Parts: sequence; C-alpha cells; structure tokens
Amino acid sequence: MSVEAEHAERVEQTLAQGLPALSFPAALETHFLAQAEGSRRRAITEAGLAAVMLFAGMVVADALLTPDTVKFALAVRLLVFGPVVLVGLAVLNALRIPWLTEWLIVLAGMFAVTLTALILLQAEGRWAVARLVEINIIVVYTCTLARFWPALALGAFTMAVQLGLATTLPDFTGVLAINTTLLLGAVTVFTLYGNYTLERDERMAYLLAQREQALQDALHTSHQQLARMARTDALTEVANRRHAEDFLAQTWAHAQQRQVPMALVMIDIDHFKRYNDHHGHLSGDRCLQAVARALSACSRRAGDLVARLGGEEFVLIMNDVDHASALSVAQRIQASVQALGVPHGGSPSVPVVTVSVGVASMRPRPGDEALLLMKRADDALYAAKAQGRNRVCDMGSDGVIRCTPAGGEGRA
Ligand SMILES: Nc1nc2c(ncn2[C@@H]2O[C@H](COP(=O)(O)OP(=O)(O)OP(=O)(O)O)[C@@H](O)[C@H]2O)c(=O)[nH]1
Repeated sequence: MSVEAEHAERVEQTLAQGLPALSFPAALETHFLAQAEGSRRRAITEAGLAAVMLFAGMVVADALLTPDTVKFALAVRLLVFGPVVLVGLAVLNALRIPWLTEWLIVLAGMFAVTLTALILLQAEGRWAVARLVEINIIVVYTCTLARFWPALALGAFTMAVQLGLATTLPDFTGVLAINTTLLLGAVTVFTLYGNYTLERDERMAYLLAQREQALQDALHTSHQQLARMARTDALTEVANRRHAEDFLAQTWAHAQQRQVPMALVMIDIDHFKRYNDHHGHLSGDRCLQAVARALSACSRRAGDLVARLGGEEFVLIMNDVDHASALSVAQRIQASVQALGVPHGGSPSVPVVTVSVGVASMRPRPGDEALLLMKRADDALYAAKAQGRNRVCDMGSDGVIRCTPAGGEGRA
C-alpha cells in the first residue's frame, strides 16, 4: 500500500472512532503537529513576547497593592521570567519540535504561576490574598494557546499551588479562601472546556481536510489514468490512432509556423495475415507488442511519437527533422524488426517477421495540409510493399520514390 493510501486509511479509521481522547495514532499525530508547526510557532512566539511584557507590567499591581514586594517582584519579572521565556522562545524556534513547543507553553505558564506565588509570599499586607486572582489571568492566557492535555496539567499544577498558598498565606482563610479557590476551579474548568472543544474542532477540521485532499488526489490520479488510457493503444501500449492524429496536427502547425521540416514514417508488418493464420492470433498479438517495442526503441528523440494506427500498421511522427535523418531512422526500424528474429512460419520470403516502411518529409508551406504528408508516406509504403516488402521506400520533396531493400544495399 502506498504512503498516501496508508495515510488516507488512518484518517478514515480515526474519523470512524471519533476523538474522545483528543489524540491520533502516532503517525497521524506527527503529521497533524508538523503541518501546523510553522503557524503555531509564530503565534506562540508572538504570544510569548506579549506574555513577557504583560508579566513585567504586573509590577503596577505590585506597586499599588503590595508595595513591600516591588523590589523583589521587579527583579523576578524582569530578570528571571523575561530572560527565561526569551530563551525558551529561542529554543523552540531553533529546535522546531512540535510536541516540545506544546509543553514549553505550559511550562512558561507554570513558571509564571510559581513566580506570582513567590511574590505573594513576600507580601505582608492583606492585599496579597486579593492578588490571587492574577493566577486566574495566567491560566486563561496560557490556555488560549496551549493544547488540551498540557493545559490540563497547568490547571492541576495551578490548583496545587493555590492549595499550597492556602496553607501558607496568613490571611488566606474562611470564606475568602473558599471563594478564591472556587473561582480558580471554575475558571480552570471553563477554560479547559473551551480548550477541549477548540482542539477537538481543530482536529476534526484537520481530518476532514485530509479526507478531502485524499479524494482530490484520487480523482486527479484517475483523471490522469483515463487521459492516458484514452491516448494509448491497449495492446501495444504505444499511442493510439486518435493521439497520433492530434499529435500530427500539432506538429504540422508547429512546423508550418516555424518553417522547419517534419517527417512521417509508416510501418506495416509483412504478411501478417499469414502470421496469424500460421501461429495463431495470440502469437500475433505478442508479435505486435514486440514490433511496437522495437519501434519505440528506435525513436529516441523526446519530441517523436510512435503510434499504432490499427491492425499491423504503425507510424512514427518526427518533429523538426531533415529527410536524411528520418530515412536513417526508418532504416534502423526495418533492420531492428528483422533483427528481433521473430519466426514467421507463414512467410513466403524471409523466415522471420519483417516490416515494410514508407518515409516522407516536408517543410509545410502556408496552405499545405498534413494529409499531403500522410499520402506521400502512404505512397512510399505502398511502393515498399509492391517492390517485395522488407524494405524502406521514401518520397522526398521532389515527389520521387526511392527504395532501399533489406540490408540497405543500393537504392532504386
Ligand atoms: N493478432 C492480431 N492480428 C491483427 C490485429 N489487428 C489486425 N490483425 C490482423 O492483421 C492482418 C492484416 O492483414 P493484411 O491487411 O491483409 O496485411 P498483411 O497480411 O500483413 O499483408 P501485407 O501488409 O501486404 O504484407 C489481418 O489478418 C488482421 O486480422 C490484432 O490486434 N491482433
């Protein structure tokens, strides 16, 4: 199974199973994280820089509510949190490891919660307790960025810190303690719920996009296959008649426009009816395939086209070629087919399969039609048959047909 097909199958299986645990099979998870890596890294870098400024800006609250902590808070905010987050951002931009990036986000959140708790522990006034709401801001801010499972870890960590503070801060008692803890609990639960649904929707959108892509790829591939089949002869796998006609029209127009010569080489297997009668139709098919392969091997230029016109008749259309070169290719074709040595038990002349070849070339003038070139090549082929087969006859621009018998010994 191809890599694309395996991927498409995993997508379908995951869609069928649903996403209760917000995770994909390993290979799909890697692809999911990797395809969003660039945009996510940029968003996280921007949010990280904003977080450094926000956390530093909270020194205003330090100054207003717990002035005794300002010096310590300023040092923590500017000399500890800022540099550490900046180093973290540099690391995630350098390593570009998606899962690490996801966890670095919440590590930064946990770090901010811990530093805030340390600042509050320095405060002596009653306002330290009131400032616990700042932890909620950190949770919400971090969870808007983080994926669900790391965000859940942050929620649990923050609740543990809150409970730790509950037992440490002097005024953190009674209704106030219950109220702030419940507030943090509610904020965490709602934030995580939003976080869960957002990630679930993001993952579902990814799966549906992957399915859509797989369908489009399959459609594109089958279009290409159909287009190829429509142009190809099923038995010999060279171009078919329709493709040959289109190609000839294009090559003709090109030659007419640029005033360059082009050539047609018509090839017909000799005594093929007798071959079929003697060796059977199936062997006849194999013979056609062998001849088609030999023709393809003789036409080495990318711009040439070998096609089966029907029955045992083939054509080679040659683009931008002079008469002498076309003739030499035609002679190579005749010699190559004979050299295949395919036994022809029904042949009255040579005991192997041979071909007769007609060549014509022209530099099309305005107003000329491609049919003229076909007629000339056909006439040359007819002459090759008439003169005993297994030979190449060509008609030059002067309209005179000259023939080269097998082996190329002399032209008549
Ligand atoms: N095996 C096979 N035979 C085919 C196919 N298409 C056409 N033929 C046969 O090719 C033979 C062509 O015979 P003719 O047109 O009389 O030509 P020929 O026997 O080669 O005689 P010359 O061309 O004069 O040498 C016929 O018997 C067709 O049945 C094919 O796809 N497979």
